[in-house]
Amino acid sequence: MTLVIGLTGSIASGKSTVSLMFDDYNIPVIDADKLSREVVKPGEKAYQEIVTEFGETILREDGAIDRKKLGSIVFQDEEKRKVLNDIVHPAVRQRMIEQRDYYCKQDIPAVVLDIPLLFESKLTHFVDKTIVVYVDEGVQLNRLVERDDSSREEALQRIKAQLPVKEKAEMANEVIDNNGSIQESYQQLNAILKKWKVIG
Ligand SMILES: CC(C)(COP(=O)(O)OP(=O)(O)OC[C@H]1O[C@@H](n2cnc3c(N)ncnc32)[C@H](O)[C@@H]1O)[C@@H](O)C(=O)NCCC(=O)NCCS
Ligand SMILES: Nc1ncnc2c1ncn2[C@@H]1O[C@H](COP(=O)(O)OP(=O)(O)OP(=O)(O)O)[C@@H](O)[C@H]1O
Repeated sequence: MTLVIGLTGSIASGKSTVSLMFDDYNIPVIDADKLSREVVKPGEKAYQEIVTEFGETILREDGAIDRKKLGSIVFQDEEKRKVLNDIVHPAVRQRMIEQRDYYCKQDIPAVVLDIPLLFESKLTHFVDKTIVVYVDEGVQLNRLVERDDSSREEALQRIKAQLPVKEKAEMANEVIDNNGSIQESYQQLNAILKKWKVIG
């Protein structure tokens, strides 16, 4: 039986950093952010729907969606964010399930679904166990500002578009405290995988 692990957290809490660690255990990771980029490429159904809803001003010169522009619209307007989510999420979900089932058929020890909005979108039934990558709010804000070179105001808007990471941690089966070093987080992940008997 393949254990399906749901990996989540809040923006810039360290999901991508932790998801890279699964490589060392040969555990595949299905990345919802990556899929959400694929399903909005020119020619895809979701691309057309986004252009119809948001207009051609959100396109780059080459016709692709300008993610920065679209982000600056939807992260300051909950209704518009919902419109975008309703277009993108079904396509992402379908691809995630296809990939999850493909790995489960191979009967490997585990597969990870890295889904930022796992709890908000009520997708926990897609997975067997959940891990939340947690950081304190101050650390989260600093790392987000630094990584995206954004203003504190912009960063706060993005953080507020999700459930507080503290609430997510309370709902998780396991929590990785990523306030410390990456090495410390690695050790926490190792302990969780041992506990779940994914590794020996
Ligand atoms: C708004 C968009 C264009 C901004 O693109 P950008 O390349 O700047 O950011 P990216 O997609 O890499 O997302 C970065 C992070 O923002 C957060 N985030 C993204 N979308 C959302 C959302 N709709 N609600 C809350 N948080 C979100 C997540 O933590 C994500 O990890 C893009 O995020 C998008 O299309 N979002 C809608 C689809 C979605 O919900 N994706 C996230 C999981 S499927
Ligand atoms: N333990 C750590 N110590 C120092 N910096 C870290 C640590 N973990 C992550 N970071 C840095 O913090 C930033 C956010 O981490 P990461 O991109 O992994 O978060 P994320 O949860 O995947 O974000 P998003 O929701 O935007 O996809 C990155 O610049 C990353 O390099």
